[in-house]
Amino acid sequence: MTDRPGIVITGGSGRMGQMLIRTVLESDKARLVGVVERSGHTWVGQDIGVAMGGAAIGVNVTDDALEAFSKAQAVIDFTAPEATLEFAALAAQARAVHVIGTTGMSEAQIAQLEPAARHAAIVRAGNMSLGVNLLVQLTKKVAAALDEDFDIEVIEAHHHHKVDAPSGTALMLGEAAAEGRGVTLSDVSDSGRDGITGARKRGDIGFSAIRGGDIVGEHDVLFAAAGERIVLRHMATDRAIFARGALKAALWGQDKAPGQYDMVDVLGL
Ligand SMILES: NC(=O)C1=CN([C@@H]2O[C@H](COP(=O)(O)OP(=O)(O)OC[C@H]3O[C@@H](n4cnc5c(N)ncnc54)[C@H](OP(=O)(O)O)[C@@H]3O)[C@@H](O)[C@H]2O)C=CC1
Ligand SMILES: O=C(O)C1=N[C@H](C(=O)O)C[C@H](O)C1
Repeated sequence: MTDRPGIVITGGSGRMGQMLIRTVLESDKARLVGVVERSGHTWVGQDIGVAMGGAAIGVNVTDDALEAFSKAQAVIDFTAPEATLEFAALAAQARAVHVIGTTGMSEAQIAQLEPAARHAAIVRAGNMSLGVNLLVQLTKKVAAALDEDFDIEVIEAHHHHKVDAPSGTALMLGEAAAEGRGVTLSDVSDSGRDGITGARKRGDIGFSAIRGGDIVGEHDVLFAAAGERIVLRHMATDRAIFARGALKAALWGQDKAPGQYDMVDVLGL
């Protein structure tokens, strides 16, 4: 027997899924007890080590999420919004900590996590890295120190496979800027400018998205005024930073009461 928490990874064949599997396998604080993929995926039934091109490790990929979750203490889930909602209900049923890295969830979808959070701890963040979560704190501080003479723009760049915009991180940074300024983001958010948009509205928080190649994730928060600019920047060059943060969240969540948490809670920022 071991007291290392057992972890299940959902979306195991994905970019983050594979990174998470490697991170858990390399850790001496957790064990990989399951990998979930959707029904019909070619990896279902295969040993995950073999599916990833290596030696067998004795964990088969399954499409039965509830069965996998019932053997685990935590589920790490970087998939897609509809899948994450299903996994939240199942993780709650299994009383497993649910770490959610999935982005692109609507406000209505986020609200649907609440029933699950009554039964198990959920840790959700659009970015699980230490660096970005520090940048969120810095953004809040800088926005609080400056007035609306400084236009705030969040600029993000990601690989060409990314399906959602603005990125989850950009939204975290926008929320932090709005909070620092004492406004509600939805009242001042301006994204997707195209055509004759009119002049920029004072006090708006703008979002721009670049998609190309294999960019892992880059975020700038620009504070632009007459005669000067401040730029706060984070550049991710390796998805391991997100996986390490997610594993930290899964371990942190082990003794936490049911409820919703984020990486600021996990990192104590
Ligand atoms: N919070 C953070 O720190 C980070 C968050 N992310 C977010 O993580 C998510 C995944 O990113 P990434 O790994 O690049 O994406 P991928 O497309 O590479 O992987 C997504 C995985 O989820 C699976 N999946 C998608 N929909 C479903 C479904 N309905 N049911 C079951 N499985 C499903 C996919 O399976 P299939 O191939 O069969 O569709 C695939 O295995 C995104 O939302 C991204 O923004 C990414 C990096 C960091
Ligand atoms: O899809 C990605 O790749 C990433 N998604 C997250 C986001 O939407 O901010 C985090 C990171 O930037 C990579």
